[in-house]
Amino acid sequence: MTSAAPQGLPFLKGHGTENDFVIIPDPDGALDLTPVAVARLCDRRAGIGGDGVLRVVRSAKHPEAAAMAAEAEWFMDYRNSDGSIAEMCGNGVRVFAHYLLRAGLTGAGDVAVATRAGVRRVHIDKDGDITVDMGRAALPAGGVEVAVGERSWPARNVNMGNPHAVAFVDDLADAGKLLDAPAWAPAAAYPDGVNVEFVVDRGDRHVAMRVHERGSGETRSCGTGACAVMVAAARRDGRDPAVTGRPETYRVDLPGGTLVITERPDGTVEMTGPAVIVAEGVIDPAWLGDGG
Ligand SMILES: N[C@@H](CCC[C@H](N)C(=O)O)C(=O)O
Repeated sequence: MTSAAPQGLPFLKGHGTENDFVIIPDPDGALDLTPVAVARLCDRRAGIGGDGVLRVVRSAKHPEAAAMAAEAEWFMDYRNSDGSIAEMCGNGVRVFAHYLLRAGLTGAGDVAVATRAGVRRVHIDKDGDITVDMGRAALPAGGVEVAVGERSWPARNVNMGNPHAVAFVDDLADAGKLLDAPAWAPAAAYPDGVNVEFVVDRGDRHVAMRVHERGSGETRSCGTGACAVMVAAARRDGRDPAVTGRPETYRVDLPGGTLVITERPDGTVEMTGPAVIVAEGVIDPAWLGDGG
């Protein structure tokens, strides 16, 4: 007896320090991936489950990426699990590069990936770790504050292509269960919402964090968040590579693993961490509905 080849929409499932993604290869940009379809894919009970979706599209085939096509053949169309769009995803870009290598769409070594925050250069090590040039952190002036329930903390506004508020706390448990998005003030600091990081010290150039992500809730890791935390911690510690001419490296522990973040004297921030692909299969287009 022979079984017919499965029909449907190909997908893979992967994670970077347990920030997990549904990967949808769509080289020609043929899919109309609606917010409802993204939320359905990311549903952990009724769907595949994930903190977000990484759609793999040829830059030339996507209106938001066509201008980057000469520099980066592939565009990471990142979506949060609630279906919203984000500019950038640090763990996602490592998993995306890992997928390109596995699919034979790039060779080992260096690959450029187009994102809504611009082109990111990625290096895939022989040992499997992936290093990404995450660009420069922007540190908008003016204090911000974040709050969970009755508690509030001063925070540092850091933009890594996407918005972050970094709060240093006494204990990671102080942020509670983080079932809802933390409040922030002033409202105008983050007109499109914000990712909020809670940080404690673990040692010299060593911190640990939790994150509540815009559009995804509390996740086990956030790459852009870890970069924002590193820069906020370095400035708090009186370290600025642009002033000293020396790079600074911090270890950032997250619930799902560890990322190593370096800020260089030219201001660029480099993130190193793992990327894993755990499964591959096909989605029933009838189940996905109008997103497939
Ligand atoms: N988990 C990501 C960040 C994903 C986007 C974020 N939720 C946003 O809306 O900005 C990372 O690893 O950076």
